[in-house]
Amino acid sequence: MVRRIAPSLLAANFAALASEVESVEQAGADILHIDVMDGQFVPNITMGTNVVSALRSYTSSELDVHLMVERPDRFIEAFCEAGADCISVHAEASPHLHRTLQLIKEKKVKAGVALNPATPIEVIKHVIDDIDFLLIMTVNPGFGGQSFIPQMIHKIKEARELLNAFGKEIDIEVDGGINMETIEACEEAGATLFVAGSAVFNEKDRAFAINQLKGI
Ligand SMILES: O=C(CO)[C@H](O)[C@H](O)COP(=O)(O)O
Repeated sequence: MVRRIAPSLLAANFAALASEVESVEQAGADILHIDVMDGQFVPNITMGTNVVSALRSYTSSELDVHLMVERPDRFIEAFCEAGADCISVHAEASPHLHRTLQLIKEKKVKAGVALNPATPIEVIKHVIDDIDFLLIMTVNPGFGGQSFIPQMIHKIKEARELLNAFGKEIDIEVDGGINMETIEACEEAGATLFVAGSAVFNEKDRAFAINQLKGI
């Protein structure tokens, strides 16, 4: 199966966001990954609902919003209204994860749980029927361009085994340090959706970069 690639706009040139989006769409991007950071949950501040709504009126691509924010409940409605198609929230950032997921699902938006590298996979066990996808961070969240953490391969395998045991055929999205050196091992371990920032946006020929990542 051809791998699905979600370019992370964090690595785009923000001064030319519309043309950056167009360039990766033309190059074969499957989904657009939008990293929202609050300067609290992670030590960086990026974009908010205004960027999502601006992109929503610009593109029909699926918008995959990754909320790296404390107490994400406060922002779910606003991101849904802005036009997110998928929203992932960090298990570590939400004291009432089940409630947070319900808030997303009530809006008919796909709900995902994101896990930091050190967070055990078991935290999704009791919300497993409430998620549409799982996002495994393969770097510590906050910045693009970091190196893939090799121990995450085993974690992806464990996650796929857990999902299989519950009969859940959902995407495992991997995020951080995904490139030609790491993507195959992630896929073999059970990942199905691949976020790539630097490996796409730092390349001049983005179609070539995306095709290589897809393995075509
Ligand atoms: O969520 C993120 C950082 O928190 C980014 O999406 C991720 O790091 C992708 O960037 P790169 O492919 O350059 O590692």
